[in-house]
This record gives sequence, structure tokens and C-alpha cells, in this order.
Amino acid sequence: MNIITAAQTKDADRHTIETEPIASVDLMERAANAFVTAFIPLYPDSNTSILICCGTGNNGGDGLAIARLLQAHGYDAITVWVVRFANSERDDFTANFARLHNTPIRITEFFPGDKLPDIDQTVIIDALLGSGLNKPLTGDWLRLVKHINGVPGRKVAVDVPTGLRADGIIPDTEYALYAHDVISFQRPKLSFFFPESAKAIERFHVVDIGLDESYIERLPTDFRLITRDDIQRIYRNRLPFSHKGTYGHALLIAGNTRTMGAALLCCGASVYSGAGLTSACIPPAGLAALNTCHPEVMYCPEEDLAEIWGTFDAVGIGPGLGQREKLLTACLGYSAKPMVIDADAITLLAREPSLMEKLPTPCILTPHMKEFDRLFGTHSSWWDRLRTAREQAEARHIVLVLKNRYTFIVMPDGSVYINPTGNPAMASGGMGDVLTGMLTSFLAQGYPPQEAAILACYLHGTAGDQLAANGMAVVPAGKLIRMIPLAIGNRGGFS
Ligand SMILES: NC(=O)C1=CN([C@@H]2O[C@H](COP(=O)(O)OP(=O)(O)OC[C@H]3O[C@@H](n4cnc5c(N)ncnc54)[C@H](OP(=O)(O)O)[C@@H]3O)[C@@H](O)[C@H]2O)[C@@H](O)CC1
Ligand SMILES: Nc1ncnc2c1ncn2[C@@H]1O[C@H](COP(=O)(O)OP(=O)(O)O)[C@@H](O)[C@H]1O
Ligand SMILES: [K+]
Repeated sequence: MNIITAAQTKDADRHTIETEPIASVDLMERAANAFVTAFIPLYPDSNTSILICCGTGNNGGDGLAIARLLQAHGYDAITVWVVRFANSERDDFTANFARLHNTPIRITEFFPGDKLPDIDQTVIIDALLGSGLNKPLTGDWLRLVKHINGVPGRKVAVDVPTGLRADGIIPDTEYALYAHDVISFQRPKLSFFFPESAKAIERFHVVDIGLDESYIERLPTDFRLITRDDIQRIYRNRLPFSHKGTYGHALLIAGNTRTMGAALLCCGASVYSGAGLTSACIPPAGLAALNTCHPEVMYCPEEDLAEIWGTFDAVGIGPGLGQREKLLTACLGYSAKPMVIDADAITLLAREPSLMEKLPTPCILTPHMKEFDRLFGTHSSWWDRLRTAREQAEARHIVLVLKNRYTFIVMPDGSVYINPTGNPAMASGGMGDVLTGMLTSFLAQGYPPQEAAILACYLHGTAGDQLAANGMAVVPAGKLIRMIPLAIGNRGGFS
């Protein structure tokens, strides 16, 4: 799914108005209806007291239409504020302002410098500014947003929280409204996927407002959101006459005395992700544990590595490797084969940059933020970090899996795939080791690196999401492994 900029959204808006055709005020009505349909299940009590704060642009116009529609749905404790801090108003705002006068809803207008009354409503809907934001909040706007942030009510933003940029860098210095819920139109905005947006968003929902989808999908963009459709398209069913040889042999080079669990986790993840065979190159001290936890996995002694290297279809190296990191240097000297490089092996790359010149094709690197900065230098924002990732992936023809709440998969052509699955219950040690096992497994099964990365990241998150939906507040990595076959079986979606 294409993620588009605010300017492209405006363009899709214009295109839909011209070609559907639909009057712009009717499109606003459709957007407001879509908002209300998503809002009601979140806040079903129609006695909820609601304050709707509206600017005088289209975001404010949406707010006025939402007020009228909520009232028609039986919400009868609605108050509307209209803030006239700008000199102008949009036509669709004007039309909806007139329509609101035919309802019993009370409207209070505020002008620059006005004292702001206390807010005691349970829910505050933010329709002040949306994707039209073009400068930081200052003056009366800033004062108002601080006032709203200071009250305990739940905040629900229309399209984008006021003050948050829809795309581009999110400077620390810019203040924004903090929304518990954002109900966004047609597409999530690119900024929602950056950790810096946490100051403005607790969670977001996306509603279809009927813009021309085929037009949107044709718009040029470097950013795509992975969807379940992608998984269904990419995943290849296991065939009736297939056998273990059909699904490749994955080798995991991992583990050390204190971190043997990392090796067990990534080996288990490889087995459960469907590799025909999985071998582990671990210190002998881990053998009893390996055979107990994962009897499916074979042992590859370190000293045999060079000799049997040719039998593997893909190699993952790094989790819990510790001092055995030098094995990476040896591996990069053998014949090239699909590789996943993670954790301690990434740290070694950072210490010995000449090794970066020897990366095989295809190769997937899976750094979290600290590993990424160790490798490519410190970055002051995620936007900068992503720019570096794109430059590096292109220059080195590698796939970079930049792990986070929303993992960015950066492809060798510089395009970025954003993974939406996963949740904070997964924020615990070993989760990345599982991902490395999954990636190596899919590479061994013959998926190209781009597809392996999309499958592994999405299904890793789906497995965690399903466990969280089953009520697990914490999802340990070992538990997640067992859910992988079901995540695959359901092709990335549980109903
Ligand atoms: N296709 C869609 O998705 C649809 C979108 N729709 C809705 O339209 C919304 C976008 O509306 P919008 O373009 O009128 O801009 P909006 O956000 O209301 O701001 C108003 C004006 O404020 C100004 N301004 C900017 N920054 C400022 C600042 N820091 N401090 C003070 N002023 C500032 C700036 O004016 P300027 O400075 O350029 O004069 C800006 O134009 C979108 O979020 C969605 O809710 C739906 O109705 C239907 C379909
Ligand atoms: N809050 C979260 N939401 C979604 N995914 C998460 C969250 N926290 C962690 N993860 C996922 O868990 C993995 C953690 O990887 P990493 O930091 O390398 O863990 P470890 O080194 O302990 O194995 C990543 O794939 C990341 O996307
Ligand atoms: K808003």
C-alpha cells in the first residue's frame, strides 16, 4: 500500500472530486461520516460529554460536520469551539458552519488573545489543524494546544494531531497536541511510523473516505506499508510432493556461554518458519540444551564449517555470538550465499569497516537503532537515520531491516517497506534473535531477500499480535516461536 505525502493526498482529493465526480463539501461529509463510524465503537456511550475544537480550514470543516453527525447519532452533550485565529476560512468550513446552526449544538467562537475557559469534557475532538500544517505552532495556537493537553479528557484527533507534521522530519522543538486516538483519512501519514510521533499519538486508526484508490496506488512514492495482501501474494504454498530438500537448509551461527539462549531462539524460529533443515553452529557447551529444546536442529561444529559450507542454502550469523564474532570474517571469505547478519556480527562490522566491502549478495542486515548508529554513525533523528539507511542499501545492494515499533525494511533500490505488525508485549530480549531465524529460514526456502524480509517481519509481528490478543501482556520470544506456523497458516491474519 502506497504511503503518500500531504501534497499527494491533496492531489488525490482533487482528482477524486473531478473524476468521480463529487462536490468537495460532499467529500468532506463522507470523511466526517467515516470518522464518526470509527469513533462510535471507541466511545460508545452517547452521554459522553464531547468538546469539538475546530479551526477554520478543512480540518475545522470536518470537525463541524462531525459535530452534526454525532448529534444525529444521539450524542447530545456536544460543545463546539471555533477558533478564529486565522484571517481566512475555507468554503467547506463556511458551508458546515451554516449547517451547524440548524442544530441545537452550542458554538463558542474565540479570537486572538481571548481567555480560554476550563475544559471538563470527557472527550476532546481535535479539528484545529490537520495536514495543512505548514509551520510550527506559535502564539494563540500554541497556547490553545497546551491548554487542551493540560486537561485530563481523552483526545481524539481528526486526520492528524494539531502541530504534528504529516511527513518529513519531526523536530523535537515542535509542540503538538497529544491524541489518545487519531482517526486518519484514507492513509496513515508517513510521520505516524516514526518514533518521534509518540509525543503526539498513542494509537491511530485509518478510515476509507473513498478517494480514488487506483489513482493513489499509481502516485510515485518510496514508502509502502506492508499489508496482509502482500503476504498472501508472496507466500508460496507447500506442495504435495515436496520434501525437506525442497525447503532448503538454514545454518545459524550463534550463541556463546552466557548467551546460548539466543542461538536456541533463532534455531527454533528457523524450524518453525519452515526451513527443510536447520543446522546450528554453536559452542559444544550448548549441545545438550539444543537437543532438548529443538531436537529437529542438527549440529555443525565450528571446525567443520569450511568443509560443509557448500551444503547450506542460507546462513544467519550474530545472535549471542559474543567473542565468536570473528567467525563472520571466516564466513565472508567462503563462497557467497544468502546471509543474514545480526547483533554481535553487526558490531564486528562496525569495528572492522573493511568487512563491509565483503558482504555477499544477497545480504540482510538487521540492526536495531543502536547497532545501526554503531555501524553508520550517530543520527539525531529517525528521518536522518532512514536517509542513511537508504543511501547504504542502494550503494551496497543490501537489504537493511531497521528494527523498531514499525520496522523499516530498506531495499537495495532505496524503497522503504514499513511493517505495521507487532506490539509492545514483544519488547523483551530474544525477539530480534527470533526474527533472524525467520529471515534465514525464508532465505533458505528460496525467497528473494526482499520477500524474505517482508514475510519475516510481518509474520513475526502477527505472531506477537495474536498472542497479545489472546491476553498475553508480555510475549516471551520462546512463546512467539510456537505461534509462527499458525501465523504462516493464516497468511498473516487472524480473525
Ligand atoms: N483528501 C483528504 O484527505 C481530505 C482532507 N480533508 C481535511 O482537510 C484537512 C486539510 O485541510 P486544509 O488544507 O484546509 O488545512 P488545515 O489543516 O485545516 O489548516 C488550515 C490552515 O491553517 C494554516 N496553518 C498551517 N499551519 C499553521 C500553524 N502552525 N499555525 C497557524 N496556522 C497554520 C494554513 O493556512 P495558511 O498558513 O497556508 O494560510 C492551513 O491551510 C485534512 O487534514 C482533513 O482533515 C477532508 O475534509 C476531506 C478530504
Ligand atoms: N514495541 C514494539 N512493537 C513492535 N515490535 C517490537 C516492539 N518492541 C520490540 N519489537 C520487535 O522485537 C524485535 C527486537 O529486536 P532486538 O532489539 O534485536 O531484540 P534482541 O536483541 O533482544 O533479540 C524487533 O523485531 C522489533 O521490531
Ligand atoms: K487535527
